[in-house]
Amino acid sequence: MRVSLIQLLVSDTESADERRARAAALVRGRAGDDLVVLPELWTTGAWAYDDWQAGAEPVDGPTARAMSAAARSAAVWLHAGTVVERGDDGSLYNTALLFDRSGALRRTYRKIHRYGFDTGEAVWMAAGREVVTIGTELGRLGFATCYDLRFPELFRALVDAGTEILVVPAAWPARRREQWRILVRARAVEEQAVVLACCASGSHGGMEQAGGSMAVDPWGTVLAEAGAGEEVLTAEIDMDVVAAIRAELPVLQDRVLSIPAPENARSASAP
Ligand SMILES: O=C(O)CCC(=O)C(=O)O
Repeated sequence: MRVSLIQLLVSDTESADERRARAAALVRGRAGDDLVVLPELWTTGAWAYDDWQAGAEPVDGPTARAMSAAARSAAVWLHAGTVVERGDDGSLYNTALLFDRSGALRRTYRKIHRYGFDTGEAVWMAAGREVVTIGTELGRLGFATCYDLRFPELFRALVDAGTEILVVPAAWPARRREQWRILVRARAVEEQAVVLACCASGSHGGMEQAGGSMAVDPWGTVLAEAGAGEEVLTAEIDMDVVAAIRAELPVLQDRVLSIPAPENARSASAP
């Protein structure tokens, strides 16, 4: 399987329309790949909170239309990163869009863990509630977005649902680049899965994003890793490695699901 991670530059100086056109052209240029991935919130920018209301769109909005056409033109599976979705309930969601080779929208995933503590997503967006996977001829894809990387229980749920390829769009901050590298590889090793982690590059909204997109195999081997700037990172992935490592090191079978919680777990009065 050949994959490309489009590590798009997201800056304050380019409009969402301009970036959408540029991203579509980059996707169209990936004919011959099997799967192409874009970063998190690359239309509005993940750190430009003030633009989210104006830039919000439904799942069949301008980004979806442009990405559907680009996926069809290149005949690739396209994980188009995430958009600020305005849901039917009026809430905003950080929503991933997956298109098949014909350009059909096959899955959406609303980010479950919202980043920001007392600002950003945590304040302005609603949380997704659904663990999402999809079977494809490439293998079963599982969805997670950026901050989700810090929550291994989501990844275990994805693997319990049969995931072999974890796709993680992100807009990770540059100053935590080493944490990104560790977490991406850790998820690959512990879930014995391929991880395709596509981060935005450049600065906007006062935040420098990490770049450093990675394709990692289930051994934790980094098959390809981007630098800090805009780049199309391409990797050849041998999907047989997933079944091979799960047979050779069957750690997922050794889980103990009945470990009792300590008596003082989460107790406010615990010393
Ligand atoms: O967890 C982090 O350090 C960054 C998360 C983040 O930037 C995001 O989810 O948008």
